Amino acid sequence: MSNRIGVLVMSYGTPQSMDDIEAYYTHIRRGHPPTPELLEELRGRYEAIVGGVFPLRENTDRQVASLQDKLEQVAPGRYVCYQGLKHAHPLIEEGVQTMAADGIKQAIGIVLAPHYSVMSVGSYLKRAKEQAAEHGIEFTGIESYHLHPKLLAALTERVAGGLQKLADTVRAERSNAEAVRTKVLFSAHSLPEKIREMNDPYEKQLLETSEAVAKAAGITDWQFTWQSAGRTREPWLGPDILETFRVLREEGYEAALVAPIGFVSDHLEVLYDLDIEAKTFTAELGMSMERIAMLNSDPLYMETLAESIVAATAI
Ligand SMILES: CC1=C(CCC(=O)O)c2cc3nc(cc4[nH]c(cc5[nH]c(cc1n2)c(C)c5CCC(=O)O)c(CCC(=O)O)c4C)C(CCC(=O)O)=C3C
Ligand SMILES: [Fe+2]
Repeated sequence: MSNRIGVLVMSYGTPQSMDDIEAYYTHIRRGHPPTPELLEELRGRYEAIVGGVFPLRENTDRQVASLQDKLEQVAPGRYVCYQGLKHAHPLIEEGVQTMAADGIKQAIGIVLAPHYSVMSVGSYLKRAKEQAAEHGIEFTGIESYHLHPKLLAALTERVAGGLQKLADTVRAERSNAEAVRTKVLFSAHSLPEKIREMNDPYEKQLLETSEAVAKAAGITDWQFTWQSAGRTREPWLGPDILETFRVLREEGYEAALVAPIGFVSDHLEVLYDLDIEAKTFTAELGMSMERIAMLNSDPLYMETLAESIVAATAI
């Protein structure tokens, strides 16, 4: 029996190795193996971004370790962190089992994604809650922290830094640097359109974060767009970021800063979908493009998580 509070830190998960991609993809597809074409396509994207360890694995490991350090500073000896991944080991259920084996009786769950959707955070929390119940662990889940002042401060800092980087790029790439029209694009992972019928808060929360960061950074010319839609036949939320770039170019924009606020780590959707795919696309359109640095283990992000946990477990 332990008096410490277990903190289940949840993230999407990424393959352990190139050989593990098929099993990982099969898990995402709820047990249905991908076609050889889909598998090759995903393998190709990982090959373009992975040099040794898969970046999301390294980043999640570091985030969990940094959060543990932060919690030790705030409340020494009170919390102990466990990792639980949606589609890779240690799975969410395995994280809860380890807690149970350590004698944890009370746990709090938090997801390394600031915005709630029943299809994202909701499904992480559901799995954690069910497993905790099986082990007699009292479990509370944190649904979102998309307007936490420290999260907003960390993102605002990054948008300011990103605009400077973009200005350097524009000066290097174009002779009319002073006259270039620039758009700030906030983005997040698309979801199937059917979430709209479920009254899901995902879109509203993403717009709230975008608006708050734009305001704090003093940006008036911005918009929100989706990215990384799934490869299924059902309709996904749009417009997709590539379509948005095309329209912006038609409207006379020559530069864009992408702020993928729905993600917190360097991983596939950022390192491939934005840095390779979107970058190639904007270059072909003749637009200058940069993206903000991801939060990863940023101290303000770690404080956001720690403060959300402390508030949710106040005595
Ligand atoms: C909302 C959301 C987030 C953000 C919130 C959160 O973080 O939870 C997110 C993050 C991520 N998604 C990731 C990877 C993938 N997601 C896929 C597929 C899907 N994502 C979905 C949703 C989301 N995904 C959905 C509805 C599907 C369709 C299948 C299904 O209904 O579940 C596929 C299959 C192939 C493809 O479609 O591309 C892959 C490989 C990685 C890891 C990257 C890495 O390894 O570096 C991360 C962080
Ligand atoms: Fe995904």
